[in-house]
Amino acid sequence: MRIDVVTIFPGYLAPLREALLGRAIEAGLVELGVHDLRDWTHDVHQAVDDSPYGGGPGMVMRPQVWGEALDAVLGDAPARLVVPTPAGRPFTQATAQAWAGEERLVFACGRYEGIDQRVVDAYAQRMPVDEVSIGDYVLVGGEVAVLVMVEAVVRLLPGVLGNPVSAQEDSFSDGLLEGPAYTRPVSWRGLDVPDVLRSGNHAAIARWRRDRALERTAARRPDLLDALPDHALDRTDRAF
Ligand SMILES: COc1cc(COC(=O)c2cn[nH]c2)cc(-c2cccnc2)c1
Repeated sequence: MRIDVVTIFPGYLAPLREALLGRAIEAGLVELGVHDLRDWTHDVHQAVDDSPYGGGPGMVMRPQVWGEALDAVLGDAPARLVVPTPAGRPFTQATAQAWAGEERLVFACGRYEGIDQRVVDAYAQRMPVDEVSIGDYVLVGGEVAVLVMVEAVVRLLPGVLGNPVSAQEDSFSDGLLEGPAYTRPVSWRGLDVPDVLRSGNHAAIARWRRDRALERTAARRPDLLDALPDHALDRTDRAF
């Protein structure tokens, strides 16, 4: 997979070259290109924004600069263009799974009040363009959202995670939140590991873990429970 990111703060994307993702890049599992939007400005001030038509607070990013940058970065190779924005469709594990199959992702990091809508509209005429949100809050720019999405996608690529099974058994893969996890010591600050986890009774352990996951999901994310298909919950599950 090739990933390109266009931003006015290339340094914000440096963490992508650290740790697990950095190793995936070194191993050639992922190619990463980070591009400074200002390289495509031609004025002495390197202006990337301008006042919004119709008035209102803040500034809007100029279409011409984005158009020259994206044309240069995209070239002729097909890609999916992703624009992180509070106004986007929710980015979920399903989105990450879907994008993990893409040959190429190009991320456009918006700042100010956003990017002139014609940039999305123009590129949507010739490629898939996704305006996506990583959550219901407003960031100053899309760079942090790109870090989140790239990590969620790249960890799913074959060869990136040490034990690939965990990508399948991810949180949300059965539609529930992960329950609590424990490791040694068996007693810590007066708190003990639940006996069932040390019982060796794998059926009981699986039941206990599912009960904890259902309990936590009902308490923290009832919306996920409501979204579960009927067949996903058996009779015992319905107690929650
Ligand atoms: C491309 O347009 C953008 C992008 C971003 C950065 O992304 C997020 O904030 C985000 C992404 N998922 N969740 C939040 C911020 C704005 C913005 C809008 C209004 C006021 N201030 C800033 C516009």
